[in-house]
Amino acid sequence: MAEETVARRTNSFSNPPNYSFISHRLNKTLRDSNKQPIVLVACGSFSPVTYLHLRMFEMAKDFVRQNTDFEIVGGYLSPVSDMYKKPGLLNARHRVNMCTLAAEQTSSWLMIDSWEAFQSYQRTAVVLDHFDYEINTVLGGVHTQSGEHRNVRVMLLAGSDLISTMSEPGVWSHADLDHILGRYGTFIIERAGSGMDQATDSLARWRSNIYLIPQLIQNDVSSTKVRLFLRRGLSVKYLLPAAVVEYIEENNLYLDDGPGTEKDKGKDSDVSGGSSRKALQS
Ligand SMILES: Nc1ncnc2c1ncn2[C@@H]1O[C@H](COP(=O)(O)OP(=O)(O)OP(=O)(O)O)[C@@H](O)[C@H]1O
Ligand SMILES: O=C(O)c1ccc[n+]([C@@H]2O[C@H](COP(=O)([O-])O)[C@@H](O)[C@H]2O)c1
Repeated sequence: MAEETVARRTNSFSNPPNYSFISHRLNKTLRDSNKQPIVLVACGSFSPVTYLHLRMFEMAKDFVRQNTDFEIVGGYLSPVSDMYKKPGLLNARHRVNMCTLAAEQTSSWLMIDSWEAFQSYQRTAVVLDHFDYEINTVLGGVHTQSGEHRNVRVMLLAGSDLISTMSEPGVWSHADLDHILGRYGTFIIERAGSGMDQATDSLARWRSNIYLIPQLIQNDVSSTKVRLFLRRGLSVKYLLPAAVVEYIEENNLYLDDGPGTEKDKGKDSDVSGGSSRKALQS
């Protein structure tokens, strides 16, 4: 293991108050001892979480089963910290609640980790290190049916729009890209409007750790569009899990044009589905 990683592990993990790592749906026994256990981690705003976010995990599951020697033992959504300051980012408590409702009510294997949500902004490389630490160091990894220990490989699950930002100057550090793609690896879900080739051209040196998953049913639901619909009083039913729609209604979320919303940034009429990422605050 790289010394840099050890340094991160021992020095940089500060947990939010009352935090504990959730692992109730982690499969601790590998079904097939010939396979490498992996955990999928999707980092993002999830403001709000949509069926497309959840669907990414199902697509990855099918892809993994059909094309790889991996076995998925768990899947996590990791909502970003409020300090990310992206337009339309609702406070972390609501985003975590909505993701939790979505996972608990629509899935048998997805979990929400609130470690990055409830503290200062954490880079994705550090978030993946945190998962690696919790799953392999604290929980001790997983076991085969005959009791052999196996370390779990943490892998990033992302849409092609997010991965294409990895080629944009000033957004990700080279060391972090090397850490994320070299040490962990990623599954990339094709996203309408963001080409896969364009997303990965400059990441060729890590090609063997990058798995591209085509979108077989075109669907460009985005959180931006959902927020826009809500502000205009339009229905978002069947775009999000019913429990999330109810939560949004009960808490009167996404109704106003408060500071930091798309309108302020000139994005109110933008329903193209793209994300507006900038170099980050740490
Ligand atoms: N329709 C989609 N197809 C493929 N990937 C998606 C889709 N929607 C979201 N993702 C991916 O999910 C992750 C988290 O996304 P995020 O929370 O930014 O959602 P978003 O819909 O892009 O949000 P926003 O519209 O607020 O920018 C990212 O990796 C993103 O690429
Ligand atoms: O670690 C980085 O340098 C980095 C640079 C750009 C984006 N990210 C992460 O990518 C995610 C982007 O989410 P979103 O909503 O902008 O699609 C979010 O979890 C960010 O923390 C991370």
